[in-house]
Amino acid sequence: MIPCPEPVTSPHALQACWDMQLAGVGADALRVALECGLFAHLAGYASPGEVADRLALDAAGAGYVLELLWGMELVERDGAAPRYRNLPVAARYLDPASGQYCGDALLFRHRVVREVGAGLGDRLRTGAGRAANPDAAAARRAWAEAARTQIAQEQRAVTAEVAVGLLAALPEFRQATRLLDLGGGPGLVAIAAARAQPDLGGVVFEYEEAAAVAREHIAAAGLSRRLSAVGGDLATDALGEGFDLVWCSSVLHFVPDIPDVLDRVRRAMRPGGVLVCCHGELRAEARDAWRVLQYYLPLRMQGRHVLAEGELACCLARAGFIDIQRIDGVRFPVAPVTALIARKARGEGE
Ligand SMILES: C[S@@+](CC[C@H](N)C(=O)[O-])C[C@H]1O[C@@H](n2cnc3c(N)ncnc32)[C@H](O)[C@@H]1O
Repeated sequence: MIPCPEPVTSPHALQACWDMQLAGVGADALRVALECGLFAHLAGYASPGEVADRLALDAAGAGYVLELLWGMELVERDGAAPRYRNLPVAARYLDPASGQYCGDALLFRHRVVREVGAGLGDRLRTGAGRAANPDAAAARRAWAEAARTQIAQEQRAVTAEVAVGLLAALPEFRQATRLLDLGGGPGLVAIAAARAQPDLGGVVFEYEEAAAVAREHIAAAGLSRRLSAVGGDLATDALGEGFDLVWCSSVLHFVPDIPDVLDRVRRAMRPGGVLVCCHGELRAEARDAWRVLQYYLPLRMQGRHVLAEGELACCLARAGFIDIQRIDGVRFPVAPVTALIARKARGEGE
């Protein structure tokens, strides 16, 4: 008899590798469910046959996909001839009727991850990566499109709430009157902050194409008297002045010279002002680094900056910020980020 050193119910050392292959099946089940609008038909219990009838699908196929979604704990199941309905996470984020629908953002992520995965072999063998878009005007239009759909959905579902949580915890928040949301996309972070603090106004600084999207959101929120959106290139253009709060999330990856931007941000702030930066960092421990390594692979393959743990804090200190605090593992779209909270010295002139 061959001795078995481990209990037969303990997982094999290869199980983590098998799990990674299987995760792709779940990602595809979610993709087809979103593409079909399946979750819109699961507000109440429905059988696979009923769902298939409503969406003109194959009933057996619908049954398999619903089973997968049940296994992913997105829907719940009832009865021996099973019927399914959305669990709260699906009702909130995957049903298009929800104000926090994130389906387009998830489909966008799915496409990018698959494209990058497919190109990884070429990158390894020939060094040929997907270049960052060389057409600057097309890149700005793509950001505006993202601001309209994917970034807006993720800000509604995740970012705005987290940002307000971080900003409102600052002792300076209640007295703040001028916020700069740097590279703020559709502006829903600035809008949420202004709703949380009635004396707060400010600026969403964005490429003009995305700033136009932010303007629409600001007007729809009825906040045009307190908030504006300014179009420009934050790598080269003046950022304004007199800000006592600056929010900067997932933006510094895209600027060519981070120290220069930080220097200009500090100059745009009032003495005693607070900068909150949220970015994915390449953490030192494998367990902490893993999601960030996967999520930021496309950016890194385009030659964008994804800084190592602690690097951005050093840049902030070198740019003259003081009192720098870090919060790791802040929940954010797709992968957690590190929040760095830094202040402009009170004694420093404006
Ligand atoms: C990944 S998105 C992050 C959006 C938002 N801060 C958030 O966390 O939801 C990056 C944003 O930075 C903006 N951006 C990147 N480079 C920029 C630049 N040089 N000037 C102005 N905006 C820029 C993009 O248009 C885009 O909206």
